[in-house]
Amino acid sequence: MLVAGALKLTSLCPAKVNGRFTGQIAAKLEEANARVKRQGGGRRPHGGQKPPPPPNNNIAPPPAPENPAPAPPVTAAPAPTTAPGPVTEAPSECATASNVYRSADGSCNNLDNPAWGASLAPFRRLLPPAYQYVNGNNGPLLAPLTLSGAALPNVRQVSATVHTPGNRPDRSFPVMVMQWGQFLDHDVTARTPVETSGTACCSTNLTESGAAQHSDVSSGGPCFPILIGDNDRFFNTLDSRCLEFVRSLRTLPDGETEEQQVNLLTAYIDGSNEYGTSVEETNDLRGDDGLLLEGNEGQLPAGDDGTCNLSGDNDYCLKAGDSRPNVFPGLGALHTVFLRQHNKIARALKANHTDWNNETVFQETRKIVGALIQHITYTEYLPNIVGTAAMATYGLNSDSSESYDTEVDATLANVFSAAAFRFGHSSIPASLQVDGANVPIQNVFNDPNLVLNNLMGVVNGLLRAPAQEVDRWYTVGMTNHLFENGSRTGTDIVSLNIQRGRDHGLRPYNDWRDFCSLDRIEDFHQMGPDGNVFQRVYSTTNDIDLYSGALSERPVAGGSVGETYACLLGMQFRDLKNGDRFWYERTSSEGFTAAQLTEIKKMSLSGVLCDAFDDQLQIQPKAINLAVDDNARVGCGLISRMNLDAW
Ligand code: HEM
Ligand SMILES: [Ca+2]
Repeated sequence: MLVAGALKLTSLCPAKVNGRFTGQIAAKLEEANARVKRQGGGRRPHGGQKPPPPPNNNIAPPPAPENPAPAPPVTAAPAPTTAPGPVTEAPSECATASNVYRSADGSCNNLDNPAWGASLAPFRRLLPPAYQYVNGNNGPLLAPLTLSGAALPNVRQVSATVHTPGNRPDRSFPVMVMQWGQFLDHDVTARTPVETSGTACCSTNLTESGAAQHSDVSSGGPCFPILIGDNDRFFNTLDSRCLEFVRSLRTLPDGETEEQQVNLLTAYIDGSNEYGTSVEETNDLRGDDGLLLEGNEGQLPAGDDGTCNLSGDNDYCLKAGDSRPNVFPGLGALHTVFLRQHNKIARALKANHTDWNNETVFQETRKIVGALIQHITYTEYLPNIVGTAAMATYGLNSDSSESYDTEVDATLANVFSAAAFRFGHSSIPASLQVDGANVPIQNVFNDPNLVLNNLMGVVNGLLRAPAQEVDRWYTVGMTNHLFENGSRTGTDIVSLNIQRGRDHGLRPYNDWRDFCSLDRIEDFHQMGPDGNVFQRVYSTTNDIDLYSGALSERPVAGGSVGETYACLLGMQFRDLKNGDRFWYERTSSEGFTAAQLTEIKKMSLSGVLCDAFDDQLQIQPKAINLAVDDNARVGCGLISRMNLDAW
């Protein structure tokens, strides 16, 4: 069913909502969408006052002094981030909130602030946005904040100059590290674009020369397409010289003066990618006896997200709790593996407790699966991403004491979704290894064929082939051929990411370094050998887009990302832990008994994978690391598992 005709996804956004949202969610989205349209795409800041006169070209004011930078990322933990402003919904809503199970949409996790981290909550701002107020609208950031005149460099030009093709296989991590990142990402964040009434943004034959911006940019409309220069080495033959881009939906949170983009998902790491983010969605995925519905045996059920392309006669499009399981086979594979984990646990619990009804079996299982995703994320994934120092600084290591703090708002930060957690796009390899063959990634986007027909081949490839290093180099599969369906019909993930940052008004790289108490980059040479390529596109270091600048930093010790992303990711994962009333290590009634927690901690991603394939794998114990040295592959018999008799 279409969402009351109000939200229609166009082009390439993976967060398809057609046919997905009903009831309250649809109504809220419709309201936000209608408001953006009514206001010509944006609402003035500061309670409807006209924005302050433009210091140069209508630019948003610099960070307000009341937003102090946190302490340095690796020396002292910044204070927990608490959301300003009033409580958005009456706490009485939470009168019946469970202290055993999470709600479907994440509401009432925080009993004082029920909307924190819930589906459809606006993202949080760690720094004020830098919109460009074109005609009073929250226009995207177009010009430097520090200089008058010149526009920011075209994002495709930044992509083609800075994020050139490169093949730098990682020496520590298999593709699984990338795949876990995307799976986790789809548990915590998805934005939605503004409706465009079905008209493609690139239909007006735009070129980069002259006053080249789509007319929506000054009128505050949804289109903000990416223009392609004549000298582009790949897309220069396109008629319209333009890549589709629709701005994200914005809403004005109660009591605030700046519009924010909206997160469709529950911020909490709660398995919403398996279970959906509303009761309706969850019910749609459920079967009898606490089970999740399967399509073919042991496979995800069928559902059309509107983007999937079928290549096999008996194939069907996959459905999961998040709308994007078809995007990449490795992702569909992890969704399937966790579907199997759910059903395996549910069957075991039902066998042990024949008196439990469907609801109890389902919720107990969901609770365990959410805990497994948290456990794998914090013990196996994050240390390899943010490094040992940030793990300690932000309190991300396993805890024996209670870390829950009702003052901590787990709602995702805008900068996390629109830039920082997109670092993973750099680790995507040029091809997916399946049964020894290398399949170019552009051949498998949006096609569930491999998931449905060779799940084990996909998983073995994720475990064995190296990921790419997180750095400024990209595979052309992502920068020229993303979602390609015919010659030169694809798009560029880097251009999308940088343009998205500007769409959301994210401040430039140096402001975020400041925020993280890191030195500003005053001179391109401070960026080491990479400084040259940045200098070719940016006139000053203060203009550098966060996405690009932070990606090219040297990785922190033991991690994959540089110091700026280690700070921004560390802070978010701290809040996702300390602000989650259902954090799996809690000793209160929201958590598990000591015996149950001991069992959960015996599990690992390799354990979940072994379960999914009836122990028919040769697998390294640490599935997110390559099988080298003390992590050599073993039979599943040697991989520890939990014992559900503790329930
Ligand atoms: C083959 C793998 C992947 C593909 C094809 C893919 C594709 C995309 C696309 C097309 C977008 C939307 C861009 C936009 O219009 O703003 C996106 C967003 C995003 N991606 Fe990926 N991605 C992949 C893997 C990853 C990985 C490994 C991570 C993290 C480790 C990641 C994190 C994100 C995040 C955080 C967003 C923003 C989500 C939102 O809030 O809407 N992605 N991705
Ligand atoms: Ca979630």
